[in-house]
Amino acid sequence: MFDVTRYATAAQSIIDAGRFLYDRGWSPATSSNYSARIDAEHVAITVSGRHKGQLSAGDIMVVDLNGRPVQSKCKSSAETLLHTVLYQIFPDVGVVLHTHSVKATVLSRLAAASSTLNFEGYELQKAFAGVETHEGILSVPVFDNTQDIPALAEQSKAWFLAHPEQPGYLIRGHGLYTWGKTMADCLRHVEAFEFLFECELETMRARP
Ligand SMILES: CSC[C@@H](O)[C@@H](O)C(=O)COP(=O)(O)O
Ligand SMILES: [Zn+2]
Repeated sequence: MFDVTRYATAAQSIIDAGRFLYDRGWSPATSSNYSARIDAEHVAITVSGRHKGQLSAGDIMVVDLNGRPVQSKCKSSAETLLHTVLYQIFPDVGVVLHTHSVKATVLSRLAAASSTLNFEGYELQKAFAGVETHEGILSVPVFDNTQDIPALAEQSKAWFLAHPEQPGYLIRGHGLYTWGKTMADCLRHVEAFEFLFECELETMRARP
């Protein structure tokens, strides 16, 4: 079983993140889903279909690392497996955030089929945990959108097992997944990705 105090802390961090991400326009309406690790076997995650800018305690539930509900009759996020697979493969991951911003959606639709977007030469790459120079390459795979979430979970698992240092991915026409050790780290990653996506779109506009 899980520690109730740790659950309450995780749930409150998700509620606060939802307000922030909704206010920035990155989680419109009932889009997006968020999770925070409680312990080695349990994760607090948003209930499916809830408005992410108006979350309260009843909109957060617990699942195990296989995505099965624990002590709840609610339906967890339709994309629960995209979260739990990351907690399974990366014991250090404490938070996963999925957002639906306009820029992530548009950039992912412009990317070529089966492509990876490479960001290099941006000072802001240093906002990602462990990155100390603009000279590295931040690689963001773009997976095709699908309603087959178990298949997408397997696809993302295989890619990130091969590229464990990369902090996120796009789903075409859909949105961003990113993660971090803490909520602060993960929110910083969302914000940094949004900046990089905007820079790429502006660069494309300037050089058609
Ligand atoms: C509003 S449609 C978006 C959903 O299909 C999905 O992509 C999403 O992000 C939210 O689903 P949810 O089941 O609430 O976690
Ligand atoms: Zn989504």
